[in-house]
Amino acid sequence: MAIELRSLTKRYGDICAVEDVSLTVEQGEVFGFLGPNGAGKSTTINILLDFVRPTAGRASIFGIDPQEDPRAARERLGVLSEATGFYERDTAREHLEFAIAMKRADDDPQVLLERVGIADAADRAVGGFSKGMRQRLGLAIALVGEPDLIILDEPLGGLDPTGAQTFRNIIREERDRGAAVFFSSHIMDQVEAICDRVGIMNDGRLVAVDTVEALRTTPEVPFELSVTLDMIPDRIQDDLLCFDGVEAVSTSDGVLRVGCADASAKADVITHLDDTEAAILDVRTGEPSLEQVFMETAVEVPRA
Ligand SMILES: Nc1ncnc2c1ncn2[C@@H]1O[C@H](COP(=O)(O)OP(=O)(O)OP(=O)(O)O)[C@@H](O)[C@H]1O
Repeated sequence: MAIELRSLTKRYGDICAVEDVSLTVEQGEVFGFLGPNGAGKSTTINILLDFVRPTAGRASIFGIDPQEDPRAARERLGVLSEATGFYERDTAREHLEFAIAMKRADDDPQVLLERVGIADAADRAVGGFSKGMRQRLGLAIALVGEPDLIILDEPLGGLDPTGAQTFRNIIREERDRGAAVFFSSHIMDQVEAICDRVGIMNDGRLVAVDTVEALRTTPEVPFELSVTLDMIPDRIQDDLLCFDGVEAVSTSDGVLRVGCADASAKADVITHLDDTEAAILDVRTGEPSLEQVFMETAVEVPRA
């Protein structure tokens, strides 16, 4: 197991930044750690990095408690975090050479810089780097020594679309090499494409953990059914609104749009339409985005 969190809790005075979070991330898995600002993502990551000590519970990396043996934990890890600091006068290459020496690794700095797309700036001082270039250098540093676990705190922030694509490709390559990747984000649509599983944090609590696919099909998440008919039957809107799980009905240009609260409502709607005088020409289901799942989960879960 790459990461194990057991009933992890961190309080700052009255604020519970992380509340009773339990979670495992397996070797070779890409895990997206999602949630709005202030949800507790960075605090959880900082506990894994031993920058912050938990109030209760336990965190471990490959069975190592970072509090007990931070050095052993660090040896297995590559990290890009808010706390990744740079020496403004040193070049990108010098930063990498230092990171490689610290890890006693044998990477070629040039290869890493090429991978993250800043080889052209290898010999420039980091003081003149943009936010995106710093992110790229931070990722290159995180990749040093082929770590078994890569932890990335908001890696996609500050990147242009090409940069985000480069990061996603690298995350996939690292997973294919067998590494686990744990990364936080509050930008849902950047996460959907690359995660094996996601965990959603809200207000310090882990409110959902599953595959993106499974979260999309959670019964609570509303989705829209679009049915094209050769005619719109009389009173169909009122009829459908009587069904359990049907939340909204609208029509335009021969297409009936039905907002369903769950999957079973979908079958009821189709069966009913089939019994009317109208002929069904086409049926489409709008899959809920992870953003919708996130909003629903974040809004609906009551506070303990
Ligand atoms: N050192 C600290 N002292 C007091 N409160 C803190 C401290 N660090 C974090 N918090 C509080 O803990 C909560 C969780 O913060 P955290 O930074 O972990 O959230 P986050 O999900 O990473 O948010 P963001 O996406 O904005 O980085 C917030 O209410 C924050 O104000």
